[in-house]
Amino acid sequence: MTDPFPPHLSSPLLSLDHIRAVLQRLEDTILFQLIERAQFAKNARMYEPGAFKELKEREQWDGSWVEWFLRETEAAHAKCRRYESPDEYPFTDPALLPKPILPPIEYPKVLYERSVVNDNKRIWEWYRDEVVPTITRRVEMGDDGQYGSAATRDVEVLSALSRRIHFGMFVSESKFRSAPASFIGPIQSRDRDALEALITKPAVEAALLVRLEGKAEVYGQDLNTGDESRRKIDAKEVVRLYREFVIPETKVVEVDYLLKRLDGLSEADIEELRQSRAS
Ligand SMILES: O=C(O)C(=O)C[C@]1(C(=O)O)C=C[C@@H](O)C=C1
Repeated sequence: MTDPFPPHLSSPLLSLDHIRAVLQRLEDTILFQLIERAQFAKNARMYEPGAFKELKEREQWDGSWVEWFLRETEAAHAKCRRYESPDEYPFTDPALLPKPILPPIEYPKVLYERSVVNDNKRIWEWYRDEVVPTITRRVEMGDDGQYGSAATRDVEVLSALSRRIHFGMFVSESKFRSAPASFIGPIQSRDRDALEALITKPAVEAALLVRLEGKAEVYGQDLNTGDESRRKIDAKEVVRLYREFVIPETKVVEVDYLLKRLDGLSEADIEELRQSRAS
């Protein structure tokens, strides 16, 4: 099998400038969605499987309230072919989702299909266990009963985080195509550390965290009163969430993607890739 997306077929979608512009815009989306969720209480029972007996009785659903709401939302989005798009992945098991009603769109083939990863299980667990308790700490009540409003925000934050983290695949494809020869050895020897070193750009990460803190300081203030005690979100916490999970997890996706980047290619195909130059 020949690599269907050889490096000489460069796509503007794979320019690092374009990809980083998308990641930057997603910072705003994620920040606004986090602020939206942070106005409601933690509502721990929303995340406990079986805590809503109505779901068991009326929907035959054993999972949590938020997972059920994800499935309901994602079912509508699946009908609109959202998950046909190479940058959108559902949290719900695709086997439980309906088929699109709209006819398929021909997306430009930029990712190597055998390499695509779905990291949503890890994103969900981290969001439930780390993000929700962190951003709702300012709300005095532990449970405000706003299960519909809070779950609506959860679904929005989760889908923005998922899109951001899965964008790591585009970053990887771009980096791989710009220098296949440097990646082939570590891919073949399954060397995660070497691959991580190749994709890591400390200056980009540092600039991101500074920019993000600035945005969170500005967007999170209460402009109506100027009262610091009424901040909507703690900027340092947002930075910590990015530093400790969002960026590292994007890199996990990048490395997982790369590890499968040569699957199905013959020795001759790989040799051709090794010899190829970035366009
Ligand atoms: O911009 C890149 O080059 C990326 O790989 C993305 C990203 C990020 O998650 O923001 C991840 C790893 C790099 O060290 C820098 C930034």
